[in-house]
Amino acid sequence: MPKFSANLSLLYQDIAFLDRFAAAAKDGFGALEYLGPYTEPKEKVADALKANGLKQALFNVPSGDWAGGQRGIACLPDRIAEFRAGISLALDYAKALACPQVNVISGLVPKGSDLETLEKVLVENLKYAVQRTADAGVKLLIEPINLRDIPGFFLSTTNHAERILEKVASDNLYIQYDFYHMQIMQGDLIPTFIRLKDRIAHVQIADNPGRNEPGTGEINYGFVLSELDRLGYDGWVGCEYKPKADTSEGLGWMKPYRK
Ligand SMILES: O=C(O)[C@H](O)C(=O)CO
Ligand SMILES: [Mg+2]
Repeated sequence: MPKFSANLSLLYQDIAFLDRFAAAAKDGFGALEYLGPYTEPKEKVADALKANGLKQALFNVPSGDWAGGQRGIACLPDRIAEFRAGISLALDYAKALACPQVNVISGLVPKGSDLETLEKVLVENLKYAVQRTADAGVKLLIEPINLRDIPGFFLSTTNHAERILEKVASDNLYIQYDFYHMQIMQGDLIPTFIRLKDRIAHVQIADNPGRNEPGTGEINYGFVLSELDRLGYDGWVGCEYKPKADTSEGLGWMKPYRK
């Protein structure tokens, strides 16, 4: 049976961040994930998790000025010090929240930049980060993201992610496999999952087009979720979609998976 994690950066947007914890628990989620917990003191977030009987499934390492349009800094040559300082902050929160994994958002390709240089920066940053996270017992993840939603994103395919994994050469670096992004970029969702299964530490779901609830588009999530079970995936399934209307009312798709 899949275990679902509520992505609070897209679900329950009509209520305050910390109030989303109780709403997710009430709706049957067992864990939470989001872009970052950094606007709240870690103790407060830890208390809110505990009070609602929730686990922390994942969050991103600091990824630049998100509201200002930045989409990660890990490949940017002029942000290396900031990226590395962000790993310390992410690990502080991971420890306080007992979070077993953190995700790195690679960044946008700056106009006119040399892709090989960006790749080198990303690989060196990941080599640094993966050692720090391994020492702390936390997995490090990278996520390919589709180029329609984020034009110019540096890491957009699983082939590229595999190449980065090979270059970093650490058994603590994994892929975050977002079915929505990969449907847009590649299709062939389950065969790719099977091929990369041992290197995938977290999956996320949303339907296409629209990035709405499973069942609203072209992805057969009945099949996808039963395959995850059959293949022995025992991680969280991150519900990272934009609810068509009210989050709780739109959870009908989850009923067959609730005990
Ligand atoms: O948008 C996504 O798919 C991510 O998982 C994320 O954390 C930010 O882009
Ligand atoms: Mg995602």
